[in-house]
Amino acid sequence: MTASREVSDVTDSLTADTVVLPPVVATTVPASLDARSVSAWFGSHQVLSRVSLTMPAGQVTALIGPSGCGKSTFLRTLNRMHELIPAARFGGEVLFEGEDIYDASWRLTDARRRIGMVFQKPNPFPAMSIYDNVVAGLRLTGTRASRREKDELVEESLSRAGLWKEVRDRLRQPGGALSGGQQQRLCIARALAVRPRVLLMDEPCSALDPTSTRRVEETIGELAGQVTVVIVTHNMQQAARVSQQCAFFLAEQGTPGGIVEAGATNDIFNTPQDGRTADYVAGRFG
Ligand SMILES: Nc1ncnc2c1ncn2[C@@H]1O[C@H](COP(=O)(O)OP(=O)(O)OP(=O)(O)O)[C@@H](O)[C@H]1O
Repeated sequence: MTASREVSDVTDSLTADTVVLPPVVATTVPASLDARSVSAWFGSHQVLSRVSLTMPAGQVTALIGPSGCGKSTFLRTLNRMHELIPAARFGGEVLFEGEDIYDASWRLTDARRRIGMVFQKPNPFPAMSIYDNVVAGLRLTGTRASRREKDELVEESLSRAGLWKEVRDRLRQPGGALSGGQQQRLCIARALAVRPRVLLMDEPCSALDPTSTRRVEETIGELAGQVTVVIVTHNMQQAARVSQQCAFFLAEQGTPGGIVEAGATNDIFNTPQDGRTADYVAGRFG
């Protein structure tokens, strides 16, 4: 799926609902996510079977595993992006601070606002100014804010994304004029503008050079504690550097994906309990 399609998927799916911006204090209160027995299908193809994972508030949880084992699909079930794909089905529960986001009392916009997402390729609106790119995060989730609130939010969000000092003097320049790494941090700022309590990141550095990757990793480190982060990565060193907890996914021949082992990142890398985890983290397959 292309990055621009992902953005229009989000826009197209929204209703005209308008919600009030949560108070600033929400920025400092990360939320826990608890996936319980999550299954997912594309048509008749089951890609996840009964996956359970607790993602503690304020921690970074890395999802690792070989290509095609369902990591991105699992990530997309965590803020109801999965259901945007035609013929996609979901089973199970995703508890946000104990409340099931699939419950009828939760609107799609509630899930998107509280649980933000950053994609693999930086996807700012290239012709839109840096300022408007950040503010676009509000529109994408139907959030209304005054001009003054927007000014404050732009500075707050760019600062949290580690970009403010680099762009404060050129907020009216197009987002597309930034480097790839800056564009990805702009997308992080756009996601942060609605003050989510969880941030999902789908291989956020795979399109970036090593220096930009390090900068985004620093940003993730700075966000930890303020927001719960769940990140899909193929880069084992990155998982080791940024996460406190790791979940190893695997889809064995013809079977849906599931978690082989999850736990403290240090344990997964140094004392894995399952031989398949040991082989994967040692680079023997995948
Ligand atoms: N939109 C879709 N329609 C149909 N099948 C899909 C779709 N997206 C993913 N799949 C299938 O679901 C399975 C899991 O894919 P997913 O992208 O979740 O795995 P992944 O572990 O994130 O892989 P990668 O590391 O390569 O991104 C794969 O068999 C994939 O082909």
